Amino acid sequence: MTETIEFQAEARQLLQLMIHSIYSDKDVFLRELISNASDALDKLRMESYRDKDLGVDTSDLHVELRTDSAARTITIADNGIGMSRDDVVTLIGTIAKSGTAETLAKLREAQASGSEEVTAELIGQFGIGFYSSFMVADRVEMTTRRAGTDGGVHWESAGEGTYELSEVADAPQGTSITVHLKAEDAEDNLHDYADPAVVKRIVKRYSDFITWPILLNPTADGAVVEGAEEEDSEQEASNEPINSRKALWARPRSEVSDEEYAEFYRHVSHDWQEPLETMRFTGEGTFEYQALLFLPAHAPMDLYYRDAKRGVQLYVKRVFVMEDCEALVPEYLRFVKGVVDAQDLSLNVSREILQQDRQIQLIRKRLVKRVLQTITALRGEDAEKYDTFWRECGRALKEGLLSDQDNTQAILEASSFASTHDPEKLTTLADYVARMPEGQESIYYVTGESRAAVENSPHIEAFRAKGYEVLLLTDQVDEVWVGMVPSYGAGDDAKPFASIAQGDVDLADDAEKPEGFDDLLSWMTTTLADDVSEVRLSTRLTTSPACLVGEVGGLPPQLEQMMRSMGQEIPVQKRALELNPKHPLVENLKAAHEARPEDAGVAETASLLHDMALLAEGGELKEPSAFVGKLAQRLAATL
Ligand SMILES: Nc1ncnc2c1ncn2[C@@H]1O[C@H](COP(=O)(O)OP(=O)(O)OP(=O)(O)O)[C@@H](O)[C@H]1O
Repeated sequence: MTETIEFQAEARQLLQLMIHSIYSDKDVFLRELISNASDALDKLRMESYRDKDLGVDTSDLHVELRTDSAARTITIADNGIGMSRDDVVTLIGTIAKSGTAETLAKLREAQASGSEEVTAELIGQFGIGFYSSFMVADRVEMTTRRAGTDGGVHWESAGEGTYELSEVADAPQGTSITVHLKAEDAEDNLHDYADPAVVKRIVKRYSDFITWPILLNPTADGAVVEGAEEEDSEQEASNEPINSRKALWARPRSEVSDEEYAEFYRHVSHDWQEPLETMRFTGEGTFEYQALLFLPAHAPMDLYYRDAKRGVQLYVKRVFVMEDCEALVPEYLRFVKGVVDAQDLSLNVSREILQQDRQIQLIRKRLVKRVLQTITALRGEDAEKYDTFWRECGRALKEGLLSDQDNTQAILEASSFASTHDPEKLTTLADYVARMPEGQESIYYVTGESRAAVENSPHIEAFRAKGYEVLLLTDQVDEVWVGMVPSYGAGDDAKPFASIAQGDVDLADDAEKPEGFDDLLSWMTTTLADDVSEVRLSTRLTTSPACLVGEVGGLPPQLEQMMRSMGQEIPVQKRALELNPKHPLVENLKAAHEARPEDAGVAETASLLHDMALLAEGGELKEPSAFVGKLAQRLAATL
């Protein structure tokens, strides 16, 4: 029986984009299908280790490519894990990736405006796998059987909204995908993928490092196949793999080209672009291991989603053990992609055991150090690359300030911050400290929603006037880490972080305090008791009349709001209202209060002063209409 099933809406849109793709490098469809086949073989081997009853033969795992120039097809077959009917429906018929809708919308826009560069970049970030076959096909067929089960499924689609599913009684284990090729079109970079020479060239270029044998048009008896390249004697025995199968991380560094690293990166990351930076290191002695890691050139699509994957795969003696190995990489470095190959682990080690394993813990420590060093070094070696990294992944890195106490200083060192020193360029903390004038003891910062909002916050005025630089922290994660990290630097050189919107600061040059305000302050403290903890004089204001100041270590208002919106019960945090004694409004308020202590209009002005301070820092009024009412009243009184 054949069923016709609709693709999920996102999947349908993506397929349309593939069919009409202006992505110029069509060859990559083969890389994607081989990559999937290789993953399927990895998975089968692991599953057969874990489940001794699976009862599958794993002695001859490989990928087979079969070309048929008469029928104009290429078939990519593996005898790996395969898929059940339900797997096919969910894995192939839908896309369940975080961020899909956003990326699709951008893709459609780019494609509509004919912007090839943007399209390529977005497709690259998306890492479209199986669907890329529709760049070169007018129809794709797939037969698959899940290892250890009977009965397979046949899937077929022209990519136009629906696909057909039917049962197959005698499907071989694994997956076989037959791509019915569109006509060759050299202008569109659509090559003849039914030509073995073309296929061999592509495999060499993109999939050489795949550890499983890739066979091209093999025969049951290993005889010479027509169509295989005659001049290449190695190829005459067609059952010889066409890939060299060498693990890059086991080859001497000097022998691996950048292009090979880039291809391997694409395989492990599902990214289509080049990595930003490649890292290799090894551990010798009792715990022998090799690591080959990459920094991406753009944030993985799911980087800021809850279910983001970590990108490091664990191998044991060249054998793939697991992807997304959380024991090896802390969450905040989830953008790092690559492979760690350890020598002395059991192949069927579980995720739980890995968390406890001393060798893994040591590798993880080393990996974190190495990644942080690489990022820090990048800034000096290639500022543009560093900036790209920081723009794409910096927010994730800063999450480490919340969770990785051992590396706090190294993370701060690798980070960059906006500051009042430069309207655009970010600064390092080391540079900030080097610029600190005599007398400045702390690293000052302000947190808020955007640069524009915090730059204009009243709190900043006197710091500017005094020539004290202020860090402008506008990422959500900033609100949290500043509450947890007390200082930057080590030992006697450590400089504490201090919020310009919290605590008492004394920026007055002449310690002489303005006098005669006591009455006003205690009266206002009582009048505004519902909203503020106290009213006091300020030295941090030069042009604004007033500002609100939290307690040191208190929750910043933005964070308070964020936690409330997530449903957390937070007790109301009252802040102090600081007044600028030199401001005419404050001076006049003092005089008015002295002259007419009972006047309701004076109390209204006092309350307006509080509301204005809240507005000036970008805060939200509890009752905007009450504010407008009071304001209208006061304005009317002046006319
Ligand atoms: N040859 C295969 N054997 C078994 N399962 C496969 C095979 N090809 C694809 N799949 C399954 O279908 C899923 C979707 O494949 P697809 O190529 O669309 O995306 P992907 O490889 O998971 O991710 P990406 O889009 O990042 O490349 C795979 O994750 C895998 O579970």
